[in-house]
Amino acid sequence: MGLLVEGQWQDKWYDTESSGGRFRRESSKFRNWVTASGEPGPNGDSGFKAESGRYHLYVALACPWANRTLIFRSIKSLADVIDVSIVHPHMLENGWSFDTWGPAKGDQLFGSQYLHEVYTRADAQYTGRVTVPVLWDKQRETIVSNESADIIRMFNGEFNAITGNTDDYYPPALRTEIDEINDLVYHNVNNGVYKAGFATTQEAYEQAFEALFTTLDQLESRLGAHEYLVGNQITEADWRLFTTLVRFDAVYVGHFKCNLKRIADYPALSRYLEQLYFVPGVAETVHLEHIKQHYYYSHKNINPTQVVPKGPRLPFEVWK
Ligand SMILES: N[C@@H](CCC(=O)N[C@@H](CS)C(=O)NCC(=O)O)C(=O)O
Repeated sequence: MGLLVEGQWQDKWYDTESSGGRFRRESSKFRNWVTASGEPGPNGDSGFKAESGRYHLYVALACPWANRTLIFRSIKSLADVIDVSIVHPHMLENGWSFDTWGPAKGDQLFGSQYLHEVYTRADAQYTGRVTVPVLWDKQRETIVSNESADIIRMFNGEFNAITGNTDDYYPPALRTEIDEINDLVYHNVNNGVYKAGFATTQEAYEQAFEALFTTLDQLESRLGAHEYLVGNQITEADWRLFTTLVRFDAVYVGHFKCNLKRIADYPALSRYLEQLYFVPGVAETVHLEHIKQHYYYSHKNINPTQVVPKGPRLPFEVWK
């Protein structure tokens, strides 16, 4: 675990000392957009036109943020348009590596040893954390974006003319409500589990814990009355919640001490999780072995023995 400082790798855990034991997520640095026409998106440079075969996605199967992008790649028929490299689940002294293990088959573009090499290829002086997902442009030889929230919007709308898939998970009529629920879910659930797990003071942990379970209770009542979070259709808001829910009982309950309840104890959230999991193309993006290996083995300050639990048996997964 570490970061790049002016292009040099440094092995460092998150700094929580300056924030009263609270984990603060760094904002993403590459924020360009692929657009259908190549014109600029909401921010960043122009010139990233949607084209088949031009872009490459770097992901960790373990990572909930990267999982979003894999889901959109799948449900938006982009598998033949955007190819993928999967990192090894263990993120250790050198950060994400391209060691091979199961579906992790190395860096398909450059044969790099570590993901930080991909970042310095884009910017030799890069300073910041080296995170997945990364959307790489083979033509301009740079990173388009390392922000999953933006990447899923690009996948949702910008490649439609190439794929013919016009399903819309961010329809104009529902955007305000989607943005509102995304905000709540991001702070208290998606990032909330990390705030609880990475907290280094009791107070910071309890604050995150309270906010997390208050929000899960709210979502439980909402999903008791409605099939999906917004409108009568699956939207981006559902996929953003899904990637945290699918990891929750396997990892966050134990490893991150989010243990007031399991998702299995919430009937509506359980029904919803299972329903989303079985949407065609989605289960293939969820790899519980990579997920458990990553969290329990990589965070040595939380789990010094690096022993990875065998369970639990999850209802939505066919036990292997
Ligand atoms: N804002 C980013 C966050 C991505 C992120 O934090 N990914 C984690 C893996 S789950 C990572 O690569 N962390 C490495 C680090 O922080 O050094 C996004 O949503 O794309």
